[in-house]
Amino acid sequence: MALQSADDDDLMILDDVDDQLLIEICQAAEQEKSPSRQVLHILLWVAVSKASVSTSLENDELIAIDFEIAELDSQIAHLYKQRSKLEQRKQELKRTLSNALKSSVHGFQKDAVENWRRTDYPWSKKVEHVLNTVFKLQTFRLWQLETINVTLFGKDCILIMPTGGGKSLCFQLPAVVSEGITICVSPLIALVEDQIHQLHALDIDARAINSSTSKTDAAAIMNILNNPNQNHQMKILYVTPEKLAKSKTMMTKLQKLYEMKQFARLVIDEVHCCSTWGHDFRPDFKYLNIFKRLFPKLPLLGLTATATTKVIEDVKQILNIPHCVLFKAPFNRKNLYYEVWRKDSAKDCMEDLARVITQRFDKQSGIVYCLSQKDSEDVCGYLQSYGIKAGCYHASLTGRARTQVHEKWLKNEVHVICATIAFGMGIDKPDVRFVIHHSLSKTIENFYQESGRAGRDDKQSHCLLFFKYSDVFRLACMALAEKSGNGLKNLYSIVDYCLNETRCRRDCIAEHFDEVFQAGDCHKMCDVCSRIRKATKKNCRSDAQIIIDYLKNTVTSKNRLTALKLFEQTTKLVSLNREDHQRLILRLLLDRYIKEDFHLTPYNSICYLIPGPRATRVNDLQCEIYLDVIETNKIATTVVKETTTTAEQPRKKQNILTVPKPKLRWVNDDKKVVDKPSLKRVLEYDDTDSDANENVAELNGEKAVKQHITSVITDEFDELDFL
Ligand SMILES: Nc1ncnc2c1ncn2[C@@H]1O[C@H](COP(=O)(O)OP(=O)(O)OP(=O)(O)O)[C@@H](O)[C@H]1O
Repeated sequence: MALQSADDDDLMILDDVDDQLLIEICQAAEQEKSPSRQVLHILLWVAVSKASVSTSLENDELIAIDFEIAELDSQIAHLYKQRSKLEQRKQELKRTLSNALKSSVHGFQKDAVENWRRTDYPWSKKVEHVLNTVFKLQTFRLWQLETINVTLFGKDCILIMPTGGGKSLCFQLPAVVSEGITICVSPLIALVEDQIHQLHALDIDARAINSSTSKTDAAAIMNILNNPNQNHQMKILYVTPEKLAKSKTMMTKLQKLYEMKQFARLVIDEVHCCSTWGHDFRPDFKYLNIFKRLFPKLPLLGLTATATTKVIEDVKQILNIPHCVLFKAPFNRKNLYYEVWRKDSAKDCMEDLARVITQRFDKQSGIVYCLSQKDSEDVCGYLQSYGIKAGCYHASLTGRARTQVHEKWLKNEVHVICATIAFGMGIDKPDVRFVIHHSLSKTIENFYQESGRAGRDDKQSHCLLFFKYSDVFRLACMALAEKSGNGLKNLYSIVDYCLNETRCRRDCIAEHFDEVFQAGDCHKMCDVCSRIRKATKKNCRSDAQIIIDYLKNTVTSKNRLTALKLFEQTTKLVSLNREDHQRLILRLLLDRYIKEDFHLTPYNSICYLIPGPRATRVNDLQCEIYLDVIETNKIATTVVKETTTTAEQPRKKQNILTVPKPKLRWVNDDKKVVDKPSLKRVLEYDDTDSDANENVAELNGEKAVKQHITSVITDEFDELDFL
């Protein structure tokens, strides 16, 4: 570019004006006291042209970046598509592998299995005799004989059998048949007491050593362990993992027992607790890894009701039993009807709960599992106000109160037990017609185990889960402090199970346990399979974008959003109904478009929501975010026949509404009238009234945050029962 000077006698070429030239011009201007018009002109021109050059450079760069971002976005979209294809393929492969595994059990291992089924072992006659005369049973159930033979043979074994399948017999019978003492590691004192009680009734000498054992009893047990060859009858000694982990004396005694060939076998109940991948990892179980090293010839027998393939592989490695024999009973309980009811508020849930019990399960035996002790008391009170014979059970009640309510329930004087998870292990009532989860379980394993307490008599029974948005965040705060570090992952698996409306519930459970299940085999025994109007998958990308944009624009370091606030504040912006709106937020959370932002203080922990790592993806029109949607909530209410399964019934509002309003009579088990404020509290109980409550796990004391959370979990879940 050329510039004519003001005097028309000087021509400057400015195309290549660079900083150096500019400096020189400035210096020239400085030397002249009053710079000539020409110099000033040039300076001005250079400045303007420099500025415009630099602006256009930035503009260019901005455009280039935009292009680059767009390109990256499309690459990311492509990668996500590829990822979802791979996910699909992964599922297919998992199924194929699982099928192969199944056929290997029934093919390659078939001979081995047949072998373990034999009844001509040296011990077989005695086994049969003890079964009939001591245990007063006629035949073995699936995998019982095989497990007994394996352990009597001296091999290591893991048995996975659904709750109520009959695992106890698999070690109690060999304990009676074998010489020496069987040590059974069990984390649950209440269950151990129950088993000892039952064994004493069968005239089998079983004892326990744990924190509640008296000094005299402990001394007597130690004496037997000191002199194992002396005449004694003790066949089974129950110990807690902590006892083994912490007591050197105990280990020395076991060493002696082993050397004298009086250590019959080590049984590990709830063996999945060894693995951090399990739903219930307990650090003291890890200590059990030394047993195989210290006592290489000692047969190990691990028992569990629920464990995925990954957990079992981990357990084998931890316990040093890579070649153990594995028996796995099918997870499927054909007589159980699984269903999920979506609930908006706790109040709603209470009402429907009372109504469904009076309408469907009048005077029948059942369990309502609640998240906290307070919830179990509230629910119990509410049911009682409906005239339902309900009792409450949780770890803070006295042992006497618990036994009382349990016994009344066994005698059908109390129909419904409203309980925390403290109630369950060792519960052996055959005619439990329903198990209702008033709140979400922590994991699919827990849900499966708890709901599995229904229908032990093989008659049709119901497993109903109330799914509430707020429960997810209540549990998320607790899951955060799980020792295994897998708490949130496990929680989200069950949330996924609840969000599902298009796939057979059994199929979902089967996949979780790495089993293959043909949905047709469900025989309409879940709400999804029996639903007349099927749910469809709806792409909710635009609503997802609205929610995520709202989060992006609203969340700052000072302004945070809880899940409830996000829901409330976006209600008018999205096109979905309340339930689906909440479910979409959860879907986005599970798929990491949104993520949690936990804030821990010494007194509480709050789960806020913020955009997740995949948040920008919703801007891509190609992005697909699917939600299972049922078109109307009033589905098929008029079509369901009395004989059909009950999947549609929760939505029979008109039916439910015909039930009379609850009488406001409120008595607890001791016939004590509960104070009015608490009655009022329960009647007004609604999880929309405080978003803090929704997410806050109340803590006490001033210890470190983690410890506090752990203590909350201990309180909330009554893990005190686990010793
Ligand atoms: N072979 C059998 N024949 C008949 N009844 C049996 C047999 N084996 C076990 N049972 C009964 O089945 C019931 C459940 O057994 P058990 O308590 O051992 O189950 P479990 O698998 O340990 O369940 P959980 O996981 O809930 O503890 C008991 O009442 C037991 O007496």
